[in-house]
Amino acid sequence: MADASAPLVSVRDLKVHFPIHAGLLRRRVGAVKAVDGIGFDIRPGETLGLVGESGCGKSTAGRAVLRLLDVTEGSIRVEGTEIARMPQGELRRLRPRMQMVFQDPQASLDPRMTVEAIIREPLDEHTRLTRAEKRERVAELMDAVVLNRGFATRFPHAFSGGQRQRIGIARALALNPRFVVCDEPIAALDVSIQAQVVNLLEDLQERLGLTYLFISHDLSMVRHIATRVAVMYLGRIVEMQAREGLFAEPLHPYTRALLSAVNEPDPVAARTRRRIVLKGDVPSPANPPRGCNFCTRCPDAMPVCREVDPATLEVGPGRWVACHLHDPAVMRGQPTRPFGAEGPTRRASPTAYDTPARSAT
Ligand SMILES: Nc1ncnc2c1ncn2[C@@H]1O[C@H](COP(=O)(O)OP(=O)(O)OP(=O)(O)O)[C@@H](O)[C@H]1O
Repeated sequence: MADASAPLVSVRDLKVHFPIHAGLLRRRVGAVKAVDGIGFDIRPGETLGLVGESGCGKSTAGRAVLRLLDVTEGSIRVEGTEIARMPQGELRRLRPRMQMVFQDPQASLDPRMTVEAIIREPLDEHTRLTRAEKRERVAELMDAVVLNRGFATRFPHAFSGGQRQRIGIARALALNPRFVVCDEPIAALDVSIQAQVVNLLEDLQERLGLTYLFISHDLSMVRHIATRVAVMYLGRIVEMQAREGLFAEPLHPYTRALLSAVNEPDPVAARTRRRIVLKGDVPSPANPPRGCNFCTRCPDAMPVCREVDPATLEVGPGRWVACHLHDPAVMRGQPTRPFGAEGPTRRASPTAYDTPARSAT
């Protein structure tokens, strides 16, 4: 029998490096390390929020997990199947199980196709349903995303941004996927309708048992929707915790800086909140700093931070934060070691990696 608590998606040591070519012969002279060794699990029905500043590698990670991009290294298992190096022909068979909702509904919908044709496209490609069955399925999907069935013959330009995103969501759900990557699904929408689309995504998750990777730079939205949160900086995950732990007691200096810039709904907490302004710019992913890649901007950085082996900082099962300042062994000047069963020194959170699906509301 399938283990209900087994991860639906399991990513290990994932790297996506884009080659940089130069010169007359277009020789390879380096690489943009957009994703540089990340790992996480997502359990069925769970939402993992992936946050970080623009350019930190969130979209590249999301696309790579669905194999919309080729990966440089690492493992991606979806429902137990290794897909990291699977040929496109074989991947096609798995496409119905994993889908993506894109940031810009305007750009992701073909303006020459009617809503019905857009939502029907995956059914045409992957199923042998009859015309009537497809029409019925499209109508069901329009109901599911709360779009009037009567709009099926209209074109995308006739809709508002929020309605266009609903069309994109209906298309993503056409083949009954289990796993959906939502890449900044509300970033291009008016603030007034962002909450409606997020509520719709939550509602669909509950009704259809969906599992989400929810990519966003908006921490307040992630706080609302995610069960667990992974924070990315310069191609790496620097911290991953259950949502409550991350927002109540962020461990990594980068997470603390990001959270210090978010509006605090609790007025008492807001009064004591100290804004942390990070110095300098984000380094180039083509030339990341030596040691801990946050050390050039970290308010807590120490000389040892330049020496640490980045591989020993990798966040993954049993390790919550990629900062050796939490590791007493390093601070005593001893060799680094990953956190073991004892967890981080400041706060052991055994549920951080093992949160059961949707226990938190
Ligand atoms: N095809 C590509 N070729 C070269 N570099 C790329 C490519 N795609 C992305 N990058 C670079 O990889 C890094 C990560 O980009 P990515 O779009 O994944 O970040 P992001 O966190 O999603 O940012 P945003 O929210 O602005 O989209 C950036 O430096 C970007 O310029």
